[in-house]
Amino acid sequence: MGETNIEGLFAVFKSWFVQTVAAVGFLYVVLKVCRRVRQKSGRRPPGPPSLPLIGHLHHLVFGFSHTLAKIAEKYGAIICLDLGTVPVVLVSSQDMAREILKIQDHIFASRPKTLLGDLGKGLVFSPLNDHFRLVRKVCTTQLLSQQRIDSLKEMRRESLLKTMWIAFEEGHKIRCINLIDIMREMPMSITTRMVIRKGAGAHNQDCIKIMIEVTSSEVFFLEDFFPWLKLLDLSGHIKRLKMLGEKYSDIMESIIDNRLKEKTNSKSYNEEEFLDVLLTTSDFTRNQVKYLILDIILGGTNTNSDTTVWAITELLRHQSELDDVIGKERLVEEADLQQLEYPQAVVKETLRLHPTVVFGAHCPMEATKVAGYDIPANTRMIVDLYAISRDPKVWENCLEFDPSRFLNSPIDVKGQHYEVLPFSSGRRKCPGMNLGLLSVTYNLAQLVHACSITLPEGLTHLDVDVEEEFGLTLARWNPLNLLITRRPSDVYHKAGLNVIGQ
Ligand code: HEM
Repeated sequence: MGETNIEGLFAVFKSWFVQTVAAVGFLYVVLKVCRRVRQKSGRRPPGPPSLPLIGHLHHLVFGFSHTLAKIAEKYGAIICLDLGTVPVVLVSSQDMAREILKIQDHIFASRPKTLLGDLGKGLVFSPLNDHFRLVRKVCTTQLLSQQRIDSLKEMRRESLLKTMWIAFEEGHKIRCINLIDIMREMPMSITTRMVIRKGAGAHNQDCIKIMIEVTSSEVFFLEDFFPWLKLLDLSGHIKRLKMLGEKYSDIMESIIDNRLKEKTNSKSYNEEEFLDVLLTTSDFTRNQVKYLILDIILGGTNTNSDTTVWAITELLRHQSELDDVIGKERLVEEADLQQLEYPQAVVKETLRLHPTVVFGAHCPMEATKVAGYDIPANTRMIVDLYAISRDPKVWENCLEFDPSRFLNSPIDVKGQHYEVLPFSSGRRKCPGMNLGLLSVTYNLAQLVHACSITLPEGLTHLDVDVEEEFGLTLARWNPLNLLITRRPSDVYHKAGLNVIGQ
């Protein structure tokens, strides 16, 4: 009886095994044929030899930006990699970036379809169409206009000082604090308040929780490279993203309903809120409003905090000169920043060496050519912003943190100089660039100037590492534990603030 069972099982296993091998073999042949046909249909950018089935996916397993740099060194500034069954063209020089983001921007400004993109029906993942144009216009003229940025100055100041106070409380007890933790919370709540409204209370908190879940989500899904895997959802990613989307959607429904009730009932209703602007723009559906808000909060959060943390990381590894520039008699205010060339140079150099958005993901609307190579419509194009700003052919001592490169230099990071593109360029350039630059420079100048920041006892600047973690943004891999205390100074009183540890 037992033997019969084992034989039965063995027979089942054998037939399953044979079927699987046959299916994999068949798939391999089909993919090879497809690839031949594709290659015959045009001149494809070069790339290293690929493996059966997975193509070049193995190159992305460990520290892939460095692997990509090595591939580009050998094959050139435009390469094609087969990630699973999906060909991806990667460009990594300033000339290629100019070609994609300026000369052919009208063709390349669309987005490829990805799993994460299914979450967003707002701006970030929108293809290049009339809806995209309208959303961009509303964002740049309403939400992220200079006037609105200025009007929220006090909120940014209040939030930063509150964050510093949390650090001072710990510092007063001689306890270190992980800078990443406190910096991440701040822009998340500022951007949420900026788009949804100060005082939406519990709903804001729920919204923030979802955002944290989304930002800590993976960005590389096997299903993006083997689209047929979507049918099976073996990893459970599709189900999880769907659930996250539904949770977020429910919270936003309540926020929008409350807002509309206020509109009919209350005198306190204020049309100035961004949510109101969107709700009164008849061209948007509720879903579009919800997902645009998601994009803005996601776009404005980790980019901001991670850049600030990288800047502090680099300053800890080098001598800070801020005191000489600002003086010690008062707190830094946003109005000072224009005159503070050194902090601005520190931020630019940080964005060059640690661009928090590593890749610009684009997609041509029609077939075209780049550097003589054929690029079929809908090809996934990646502009490697990280590699471009570390290009040794362009930047002397490219891996060295040296803010003086940007002192008295015409080179800026705002998308006009293709050798450093932390906000990208063209139609898909970051719409939050001005707010991002202002917030990071202000955070940095204030932290360095008003706080005494030291490493935990026993550590020196040589212990500060720059290990990176690639996720939605390029973050520090390790925590940055620091002892942050207030400076022995009366600047806090002068600024009208009560201070811990007096
Ligand atoms: C240091 C801060 C920031 C950096 C380094 C940064 C960088 C970038 C980059 C490189 C892109 C992609 C461009 C491309 O695909 O070619 C982008 C897109 C975007 N960013 Fe930012 N960003 C920052 C801050 C912000 C802020 C503060 C907001 C909003 C409050 C924001 C909202 C967005 C949005 C909505 C997009 C998508 C635009 C589109 O697809 O058309 N970002 N950002």
